[in-house]
Amino acid sequence: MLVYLILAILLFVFYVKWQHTYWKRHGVYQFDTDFLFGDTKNEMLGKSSIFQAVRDKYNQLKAQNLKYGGVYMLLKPVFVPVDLDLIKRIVVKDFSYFQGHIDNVHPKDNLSMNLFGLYGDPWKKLRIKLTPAFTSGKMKLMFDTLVEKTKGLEELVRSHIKNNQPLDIKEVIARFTTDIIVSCAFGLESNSLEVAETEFRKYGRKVFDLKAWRMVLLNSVPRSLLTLCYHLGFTAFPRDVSQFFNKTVQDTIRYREDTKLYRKDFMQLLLEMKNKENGAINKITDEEIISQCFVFFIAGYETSATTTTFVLLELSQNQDIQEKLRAEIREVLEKHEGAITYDAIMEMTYLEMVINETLRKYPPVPMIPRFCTKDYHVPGTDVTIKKGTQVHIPVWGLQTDPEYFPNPEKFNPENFSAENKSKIPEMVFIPFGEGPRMCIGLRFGKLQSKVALVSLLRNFNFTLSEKTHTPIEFEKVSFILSVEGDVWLNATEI
Ligand code: HEM
Repeated sequence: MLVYLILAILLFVFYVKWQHTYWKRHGVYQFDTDFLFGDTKNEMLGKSSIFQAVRDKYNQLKAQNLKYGGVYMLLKPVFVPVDLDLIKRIVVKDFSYFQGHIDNVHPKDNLSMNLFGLYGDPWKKLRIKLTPAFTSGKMKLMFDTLVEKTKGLEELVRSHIKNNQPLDIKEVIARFTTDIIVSCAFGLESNSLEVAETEFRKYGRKVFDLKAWRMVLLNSVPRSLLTLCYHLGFTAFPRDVSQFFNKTVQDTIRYREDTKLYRKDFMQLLLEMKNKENGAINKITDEEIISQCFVFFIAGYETSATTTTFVLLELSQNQDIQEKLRAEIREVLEKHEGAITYDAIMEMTYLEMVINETLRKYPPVPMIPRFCTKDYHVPGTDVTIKKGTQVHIPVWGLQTDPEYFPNPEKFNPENFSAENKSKIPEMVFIPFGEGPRMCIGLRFGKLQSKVALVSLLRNFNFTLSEKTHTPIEFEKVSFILSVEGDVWLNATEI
């Protein structure tokens, strides 16, 4: 018995060591690995952020003048491109070889079958159906809802000022974007700005309160093992989260159909697609509506909230930039009789620069996953990226590379002045991705942040509270880049 056990252990050790030579065997540079953990020991143990690991690897590859390299998430080989031309090939020119984000969707878990998770034909068909819901015309249609929510946002800030308390701005903004996304995607009122602990806040937080084991399972185990897990009842998100979103959307569909209620929101657009005649190219099913509402929620509220939080954090520490932005906001609003309108927001060029600089320094999606759907020969090399291989586009590394931004840690909106922006090489600034899979919610995401900032900065001045832990650290286990812990700011009415 003991002999078999020793043999099994030896075999396992041999397999792990052999698997960690995958990139070497395929002619791709790799780093020294830790047994079992590969390149992500600290990340898997929850000691450091996986995003930081990919950024570090980008820097190390770049320092050696390499165009790409290979890393391991546990035993899973991940290809990391550094060269801008190669990145452009992967996400744009040779997109047909890299159609997926990540290979972890499964029909047994309907929430996973969303636009972000699907690939190949099902993704293409769905993307065509959903694109019309995100045009600038549709954004204008929903704009009033965004502005309506600023009243609650301002009231919440005022209540803190009245009580002489600093604000946890991360939480305040998350409540604002939750109210917006719930109203626009689900056609419901979540009232998160008025009531601190609503169902949507509770489950929204739960989606992002990712446990390390779930992250490992979704990102690091082979597809065959993951499929087995789905058959054994595993779901990408906690079961109660899945039940909540399924029931909420189903109830909403039924209510809207029974009452024939019309609202200017994504749900209305989805219901109109559902009611297309059979065989219509953009007809959509109830199941598809549920998974898409879910992805709009998770992709839409936290990304914008984290962006707005980082803007306010930086402005609190850079009063000159805050003043300059406030001056622009006031000047433009004055021309529009004090009203926050879509056109007024579009006129605010400095606001756009501040948001871009924030997305550069703190990209909410610091590495974009791409998954090889067909063997790909890397041009000019003997290397083939095999079908099924995970690729990580190192967004954060690119956007903080001193070659492209000479003083990358300095918060400098001038990086995005008309003159400087035109000098940024293609594929360097890609917070929303690029190519056919580029973020579908780009306009909506930016709009949410802009409306929040205009409403806040025209009324209040923000400074950093001593309660905020500085220098800030980033969440270790998370889908997106966000500050670890609370972000406390002092607000004063002006
Ligand atoms: C600041 C805000 C946001 C950022 C930084 C962001 C970033 C991203 C990135 C990097 C991707 C992957 C792109 C690629 O693979 O090339 C993505 C995809 C996606 N985003 Fe966003 N996003 C934001 C807001 C939103 C909003 C508001 C929504 C919806 C209401 C949304 C919905 C989606 C969806 C559905 C996808 C998958 C698209 C596809 O695979 O076809 N995002 N986003």
